[in-house]
Amino acid sequence: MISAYPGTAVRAAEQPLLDAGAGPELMQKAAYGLYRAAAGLLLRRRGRIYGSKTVVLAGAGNNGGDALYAASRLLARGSSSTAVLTAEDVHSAALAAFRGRGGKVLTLTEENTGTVLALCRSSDLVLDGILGTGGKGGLRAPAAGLAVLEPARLRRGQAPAVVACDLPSGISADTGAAPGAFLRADLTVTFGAPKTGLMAGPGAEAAGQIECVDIGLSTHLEAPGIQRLEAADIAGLLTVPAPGDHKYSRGVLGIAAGSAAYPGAAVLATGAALATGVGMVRFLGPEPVRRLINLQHPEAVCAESAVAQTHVQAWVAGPGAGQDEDQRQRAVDAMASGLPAVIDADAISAVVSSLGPQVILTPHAGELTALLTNLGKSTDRAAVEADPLSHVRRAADLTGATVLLKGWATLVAAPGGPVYSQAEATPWLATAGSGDTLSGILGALLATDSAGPGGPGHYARLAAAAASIHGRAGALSALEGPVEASRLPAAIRRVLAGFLQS
Ligand SMILES: NC(=O)C1=CN([C@@H]2O[C@H](COP(=O)(O)OP(=O)(O)OC[C@H]3O[C@@H](n4cnc5c(N)ncnc54)[C@H](O)[C@@H]3O)[C@@H](O)[C@H]2O)[C@@H](O)CC1
Ligand SMILES: Nc1ncnc2c1ncn2[C@@H]1O[C@H](COP(=O)(O)OP(=O)(O)O)[C@@H](O)[C@H]1O
Ligand SMILES: [K+]
Repeated sequence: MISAYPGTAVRAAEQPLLDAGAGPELMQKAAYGLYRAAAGLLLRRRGRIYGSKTVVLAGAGNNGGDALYAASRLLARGSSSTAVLTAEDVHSAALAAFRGRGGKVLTLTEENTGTVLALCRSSDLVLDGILGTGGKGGLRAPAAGLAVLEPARLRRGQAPAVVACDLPSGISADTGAAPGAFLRADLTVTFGAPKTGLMAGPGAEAAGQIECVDIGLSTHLEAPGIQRLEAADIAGLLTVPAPGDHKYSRGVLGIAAGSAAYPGAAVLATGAALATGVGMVRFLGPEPVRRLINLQHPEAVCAESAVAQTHVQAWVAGPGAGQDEDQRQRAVDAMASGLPAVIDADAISAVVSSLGPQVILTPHAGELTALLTNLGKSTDRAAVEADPLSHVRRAADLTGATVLLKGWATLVAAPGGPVYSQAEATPWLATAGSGDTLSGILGALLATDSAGPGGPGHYARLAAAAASIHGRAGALSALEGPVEASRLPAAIRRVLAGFLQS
């Protein structure tokens, strides 16, 4: 499990060490870690550091100091380096060290921004040391003009590797929100502990890979802002059938999905649930959809009954339900059943407050916007996308349900409890029907869950595990070309086989 902390918490943890005079030592540890990571990247990209070209973007604070010291070490290994100062007062000792190793220095202005961008683009490496945890708001002019710089991962062809020092400049270290212009990186080397802002919203997209350098703060940190499940955590959440099991004891999942208008969603959710592994799927829906399910998934048991007449351990309701009134009623009944229930897509509009954490809502940003607005907290999609962490937390607290907000980094918030972020996905997963397969995976995990509610956050952990399995399946599928939702179940099986063998 990776734990991320708000920038303010990390700063508070640093304070006793700073008061004890350890500031310069901490900075050297941070700079050394940044140098190691940047050197590793240069070696992977071009085989050697000697002869490489580096640009350091250095702002007024300690973040600029870290970056300048790291660049000094690269100068010592034969890299040629230019420091671009984005503020008048940069860390004087670090700048002197950089100059002492032969680094060139220029000051960024609005007039020379084009020249600086060209210099960055023709270099091998850009170190972003403009703003760290002391940043307030987005990048201001003239540094805002550098936000168009694309890191190598987002540009085909020649582009510099961009390494962010502690966090991408312009991103809120507490929330991942981007109040204004910000820089994107290929790699973020973060100090002491990952910041919450690296795992949510624009911050998660901007950070690229995350590497954490231990500078000795861990004993001073409490209460993570966000957690991320790793492979071992997910493997530990999966229930494997035991020799004495039968199909009912393994877990039966009820799926109320699809409508005459959208039958495919039901097929996708069912296929993903079966691939994740359940004792049985009981499928409820209108006749044309049942016929399709019978053809595609003959193992599913189909009926047109009501939720109360259907004996299952968990529900999925909503994918492709459209305006079908019976499906809407099933979603309402599933939410009221007390059983774990995934409420997706069209069924989210039936959500009321006072649900329990066993109800898991799975909106995308547009659906979350509508949900919050329906609950009297009017907002718009742009606001949700700019700061998804605050919005997902608010939705969980308002409804009492667990809320999974889909996106590049999928966030899961338990009401009043922990937040998880999973970012294993690929943008190729942004394709119609992909969300339906996520519902199926999560439904199967809930139906087969043998651990039961293990305290606050149990359902959020299962939802985070589902998001991770889904993301990994998408990434695996994308190795063979653009992702088609109907091919995800095969990839889900391969991902799970990997977890179960490990
Ligand atoms: N404090 C410590 O013990 C350590 C700090 N470290 C580094 O220090 C960083 C924090 O340093 P600071 O507190 O100096 O903060 P920053 O380096 O983030 O810079 C804050 C400075 O930037 C200015 N500023 C803030 N927002 C701005 C904006 N939007 N546009 C332009 N200027 C803006 C402020 O006036 C202030 O001068 C961390 O992110 C990390 O990189 C590391 O060296 C590890 C140890
Ligand atoms: N840019 C992205 N990068 C990675 N994954 C994404 C991105 N955009 C969307 N996804 C994922 O794709 C899925 C899309 O779900 P959703 O919007 O509900 O689609 P649908 O309703 O068509 O099935 C979600 O799991 C989401 O996390
Ligand atoms: K930075």
